Amino acid sequence: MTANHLQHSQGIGYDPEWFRTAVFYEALVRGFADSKGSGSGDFTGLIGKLDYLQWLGIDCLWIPPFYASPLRDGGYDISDYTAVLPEFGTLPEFRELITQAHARGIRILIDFPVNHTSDQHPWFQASRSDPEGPYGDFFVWSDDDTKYGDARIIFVDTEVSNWTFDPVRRQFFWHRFFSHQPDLNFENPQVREAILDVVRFWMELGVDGARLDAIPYLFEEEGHNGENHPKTHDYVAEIRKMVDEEFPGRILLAEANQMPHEVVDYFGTEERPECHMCFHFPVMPRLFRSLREEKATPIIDVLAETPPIPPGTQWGTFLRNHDELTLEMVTPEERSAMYSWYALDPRMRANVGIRRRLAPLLDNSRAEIELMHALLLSLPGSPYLYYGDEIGMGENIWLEDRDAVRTPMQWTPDRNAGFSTADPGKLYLPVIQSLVYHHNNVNVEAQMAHSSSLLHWVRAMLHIRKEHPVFGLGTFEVQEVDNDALLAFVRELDDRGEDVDEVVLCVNNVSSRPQAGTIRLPQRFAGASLKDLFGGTGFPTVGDDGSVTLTLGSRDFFWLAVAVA
Ligand SMILES: OC[C@H]1O[C@H](O[C@H]2O[C@H](CO)[C@@H](O)[C@H](O)[C@H]2O)[C@H](O)[C@@H](O)[C@@H]1O
Ligand SMILES: [Ca+2]
Repeated sequence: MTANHLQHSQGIGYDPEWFRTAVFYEALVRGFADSKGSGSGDFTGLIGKLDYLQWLGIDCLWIPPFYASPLRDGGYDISDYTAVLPEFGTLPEFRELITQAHARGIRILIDFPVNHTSDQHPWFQASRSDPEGPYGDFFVWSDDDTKYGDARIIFVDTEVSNWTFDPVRRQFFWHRFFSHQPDLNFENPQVREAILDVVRFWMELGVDGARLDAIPYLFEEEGHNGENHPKTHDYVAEIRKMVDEEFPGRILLAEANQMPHEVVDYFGTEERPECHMCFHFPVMPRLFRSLREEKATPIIDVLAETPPIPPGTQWGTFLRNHDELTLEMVTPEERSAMYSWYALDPRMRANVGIRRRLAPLLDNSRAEIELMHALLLSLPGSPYLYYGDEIGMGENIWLEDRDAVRTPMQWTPDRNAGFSTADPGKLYLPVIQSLVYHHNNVNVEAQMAHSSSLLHWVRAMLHIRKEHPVFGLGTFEVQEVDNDALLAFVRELDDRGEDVDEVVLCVNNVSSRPQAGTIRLPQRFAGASLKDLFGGTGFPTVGDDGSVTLTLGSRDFFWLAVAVA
């Protein structure tokens, strides 16, 4: 065991299942806190905010790319996989971030775009100028732009083809995303080895896991759509094998924006595991749809379509992140309904999705924001929060692309929202100026100062969730209700010999009106008493026939401890 391994396990303790009950928080280094007055956030600024994240109740910090990059795609265009972006700080400062986070019991999940590099990466520069050289075969080159025609274009707002002509090599190169992001050639064993070495590099430094960005797109083949190719799964399993052997306890998270039956393949099997976690993309838009249709059916249906996952794995769930609210995994009818509810202004749209933040999507309705968080925190999976959503930050649709949702974190009502001491004109993006979401109104300092703020509410919810491992580890069973505005489900954790067995009944009213409904629970719950998880208030006892009738206010929810008679 190396010094780094030892330090890692001492700081936060070895727990191979930590991610199954964790709460994750995504913070952009660039957007969180600027310690140097440069106008851009940095590692030292982020370190300075770890106490805040610990207070909030975060278990793991997900940091999107911070590597050397021309920043034409928010850092997902890497020009050196083992260097950090100088404006964010130095490698020792990054190491300090890990140390300081671990000291506070917070793990670090890094982001790892493996499918492609920046066109400024030396591998690509060498590949285009020296086709016969050591990097000549590192990218996907072709004499024409007709191959792999079954692969869809993902960034439809900017790209017209997945091929771009390179005037230096005088060939076309393949790219699933921006034309400045050439895809690596994973058929080349040297590429596969180089990427494994990069994962090793960061895990040696002590990070706790890696989000595998855009993972479905690694391999392409004629006649195949270039998504979820069997060779891609073989390679993910290879990465996992290396991690298990060399860095036990560290995790891999798949960012696979795919249908439920396809995304589960990224968990692999018990015999040949792939990722510990996968984002559940399809459930997210159904939460938003349920709210507007005022019916629980979209959520119930998508979860029914979700196959079981292997033991010891976990879904990653989210409401918002640094990208657009993606609508790739919904039907055309659902997509146009979502646009009509949530993106009436065309500037709110990006590619196949909506570039808005949580609070404005929900018209700043406190009841809707609370209900969506309650669902996120009680449905199966480990939740991922997006920085600023805990205080109800707004977006700026007049900025380009997904920058709309990447503006500086609002800490105080002061200049630059307390994010930076720089001249406001020097900020990497302007702070939000809109009437409702201006930092005069929406900031951490003010919300910390009053106990009924959204911030305090989110914090209280995270702490309740932490006290009840059933939300991370328990089974999930939808219950029959005679009112389709109500979503009722039972989370249940069997006695694992650790005195943690627990049953919780969650009832959610997705309608804008008060609703009553009779929930039909399994007969074994007949006569059970129900007690509110927050205040301990007693609720009606479950009847002898297993049914219980409850009334909920508009967008209300209950988390009820079930004590079997
Ligand atoms: O590196 C390219 C992109 O990779 C991720 O993309 C994902 O987001 C896309 C929407 O913005 C989505 O359509 C795609 O399926 C995903 O792989 C990353 O999160 C993006 O920020 C990045 O541009
Ligand atoms: Ca590829």
